[in-house]
Amino acid sequence: MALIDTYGRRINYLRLSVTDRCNMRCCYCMPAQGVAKLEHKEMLSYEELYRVSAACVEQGIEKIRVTGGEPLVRRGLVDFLGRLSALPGLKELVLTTNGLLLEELARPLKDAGVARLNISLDSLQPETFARITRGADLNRVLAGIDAAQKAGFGPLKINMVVMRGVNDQEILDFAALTLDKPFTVRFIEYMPTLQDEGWGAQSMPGSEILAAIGERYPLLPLVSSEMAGPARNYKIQGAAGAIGIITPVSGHFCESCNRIRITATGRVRGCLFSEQGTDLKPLLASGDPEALGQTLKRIVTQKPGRHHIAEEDAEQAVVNMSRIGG
Ligand SMILES: Nc1nc2c(ncn2[C@@H]2O[C@H](COP(=O)(O)OP(=O)(O)OP(=O)(O)O)[C@@H](O)[C@H]2O)c(=O)[nH]1
Ligand SMILES: C[S@@+](CC[C@H](N)C(=O)[O-])C[C@H]1O[C@@H](n2cnc3c(N)ncnc32)[C@H](O)[C@@H]1O
Ligand code: SF4
Ligand code: SF4
Repeated sequence: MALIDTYGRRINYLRLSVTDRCNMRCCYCMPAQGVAKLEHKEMLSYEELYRVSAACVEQGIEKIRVTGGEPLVRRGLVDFLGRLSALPGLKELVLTTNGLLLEELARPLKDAGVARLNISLDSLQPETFARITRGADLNRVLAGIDAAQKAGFGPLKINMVVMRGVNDQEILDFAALTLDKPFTVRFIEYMPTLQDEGWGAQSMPGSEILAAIGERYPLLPLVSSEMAGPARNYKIQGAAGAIGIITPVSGHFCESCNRIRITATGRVRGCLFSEQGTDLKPLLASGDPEALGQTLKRIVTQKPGRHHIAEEDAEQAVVNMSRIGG
């Protein structure tokens, strides 16, 4: 079965948020005081997450990215992933993490069948890193990346959200990581999810990031695979790894959007920036797989063509990234 939306886009990628909790408080994702935590009973249980994933796969989802909050803080995750990776019809189980708990969990994640990891890392300077994450320890993330490589994950994707005046002076250091390591380093435009004043001045366009790298290194464009996410990929000539640019603000990639999202509370959402969504909990409680499938189809039908975050008069509500899963 295939899920095709009204714009002819084939939806085969589910971003599944398993928790709203996080062991960091990144300045671009959460307000300084953090966000109100969900009560445990508000979150989908693993059994519900499994049933909902199975319904998605039945409708045509082929790739599931587990996210959060920080997915690795939820207890029992590895066992859940082991079950999920064996779901018939699922082609790829992947995970996005801040890396803080990877040193302990990289090997179990690999054994559970997680195919690839995307790791968020916004600075290679301990103080800048602690400032961005409001207190996290860079060395733990670096140890986590090391453990992931040793566990056999590869190629690792490293996500850097670029913020002018905060970490943009490290763009070349991040690009240089790809010279002798098989990492794909992805530079991401800072999105106005918190609706913070001055976001526009901080968000650096992908073209500027690319130009800065191109001035220092010769870059070759790469072709993306069918199930790929939104990055445009390049390679520094002769480098072991690759470079990706993700431009949700300056050059949205909505026309090739292939995804839906399910939040930790069980709301299915057609678009990161659309508040329209449906609570799947009552459907899960009714135990009617048919109704679940119909609802997923309807969400895909209602999926908006694109976001409007970069338009001056756009009325955009605050997007709770840690609840939705980015
Ligand atoms: N606007 C927008 N941003 C997205 C979307 N999906 C991912 N992002 C952002 O892109 C960045 C990277 O996300 P990842 O979790 O690594 O997922 P991905 O880029 O789909 O990963 P791959 O499947 O490995 O290509 C994050 O900052 C996300 O918030 C999307 O559908 N729309
Ligand atoms: C919400 S996090 C969840 C997974 C995990 N905690 C992590 O940080 O990798 C998923 C992704 O969203 C990105 N993100 C969050 N807020 C963002 C923003 N305002 N602009 C761009 N990317 C953002 C993060 O950098 C991360 O790569
Ligand atoms: S959910 Fe991810 S991006 Fe958001 S605060 Fe946590 S680690 Fe940072
Ligand atoms: S903003 Fe919405 S439509 Fe555009 S790529 Fe993201 S989820 Fe898809």
